Amino acid sequence: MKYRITRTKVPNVLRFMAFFKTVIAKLATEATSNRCNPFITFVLGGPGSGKGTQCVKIAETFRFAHLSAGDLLREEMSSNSENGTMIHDIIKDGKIVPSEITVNLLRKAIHSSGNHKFLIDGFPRNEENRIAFERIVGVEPDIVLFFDCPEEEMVKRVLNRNQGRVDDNIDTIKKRLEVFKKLNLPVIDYYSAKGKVCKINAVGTVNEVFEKVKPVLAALRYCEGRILDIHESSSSSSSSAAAAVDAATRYHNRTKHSLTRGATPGGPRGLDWANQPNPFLPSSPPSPPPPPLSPEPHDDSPPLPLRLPPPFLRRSPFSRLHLPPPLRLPLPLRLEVHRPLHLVPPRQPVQRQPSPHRVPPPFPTSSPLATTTLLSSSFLFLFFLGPLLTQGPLPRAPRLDISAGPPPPPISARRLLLHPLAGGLEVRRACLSILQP
Ligand SMILES: Nc1ncnc2c1ncn2[C@@H]1O[C@H](COP(=O)(O)OP(=O)(O)O)[C@@H](O)[C@H]1O
Ligand SMILES: O=c1ccn([C@@H]2O[C@H](COP(=O)(O)OP(=O)(O)O)[C@@H](O)[C@H]2O)c(=O)[nH]1
Repeated sequence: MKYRITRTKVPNVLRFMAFFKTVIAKLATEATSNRCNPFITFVLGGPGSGKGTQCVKIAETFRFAHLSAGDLLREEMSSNSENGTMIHDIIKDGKIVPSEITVNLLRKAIHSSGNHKFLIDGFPRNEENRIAFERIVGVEPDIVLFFDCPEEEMVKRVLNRNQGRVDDNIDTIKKRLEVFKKLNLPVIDYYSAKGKVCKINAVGTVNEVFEKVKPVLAALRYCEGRILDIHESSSSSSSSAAAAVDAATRYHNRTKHSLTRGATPGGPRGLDWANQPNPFLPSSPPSPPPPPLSPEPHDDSPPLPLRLPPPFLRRSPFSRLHLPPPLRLPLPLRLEVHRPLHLVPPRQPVQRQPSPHRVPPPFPTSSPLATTTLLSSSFLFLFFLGPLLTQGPLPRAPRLDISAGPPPPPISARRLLLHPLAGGLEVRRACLSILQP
């Protein structure tokens, strides 16, 4: 009997140990891949939309490595390689070079770069390119910047480009525009459906367009659970809010408030915000009331998505530690919940000077339905009201998309009236703004 017990128990223990080992190995692999995965930004847009020009500015300002698929192909073309003539003919004809060639050039460039943040300019041009990249490089883009530009403007810019390119002539441009509409737009649609596309209106001066790009990159400090060392290196463009965030980050890293080291018992990853001074209390003496918010220019472009990691949605109660780092800092946060019919009026902002840096996140209007409410001054609680408010269950992987950009225009009275009551409560938008201390 004794022998039997031992016989059955030992395999159980071994099985448990094997299971435990597998779990640990899996977690370790995930952690490593998270650390090593490059951060990929695909930069798309028609010929002459200004992809290359903006990439140079982004790379300079946010220290991304800029890999232009077109430039890599042109280098290959002029290096007398076996594919040189073929590439030349395809480019001259405005067609697309076989995926294998472009993806392998990109793969080599990614691997030989010391950087881990990439702007992949002018790629993927078609579905085959996209699939080949995912297969060969083994990663999907984290974000896709799409420079949207009217055709006449693109033609004008390409004809003025004057770089001696074999394809910058009116005949080839017409073909490239056709190829762009037929093959590249479906790729953009594919990533749009995945919530990865940031559409940028490419009309305006180079600097005006870059002003639209900057908040997108600045908002990427935290993405998909990875902390990106994204800091603006140009002093002219860094706003005081960004400087406040950086100063607070440095402070956190130096002190017991470090988000990665040191430990205050009780708190996840070292810090328990419940024990910290209430960051929402107005400072003494009280700061002056905020000036009225200046009207933002109306922008029809879709929201710029920044996907938050699952803990953002899953944990309840929801503490500041579950927010992306810029929002975790001891800066007052403003949370506004806007709902149709204003069943719950937006909360009054904390009496601090609002900074121009905003992260206004429209919730997906279809699903999941979630509402974030500021319940106490130091904790945010997240409730899922989906099952109560909708007929169907919550989707299996709930996601909250935060978008960076100007705040949405207010819902007009007409839209409020038209909003179907049958849909029940629907959280339209929530705005998280970082306010200056
Ligand atoms: N916002 C802009 N306004 C005017 N000209 C621009 C703008 N952005 C880029 N250009 C010019 O248009 C041409 C095409 O830009 P480029 O960045 O090479 O486009 P793409 O990489 O999308 O083909 C270049 O000569 C560039 O200097
Ligand atoms: O992934 C790519 C990128 C570029 N090209 C070819 O290179 C040309 C020039 O591309 P580039 O991005 O340099 O310029 P753009 O068309 O954006 O002005 C394209 O028309 C294609 O013929 C390609 O085949 N695959």
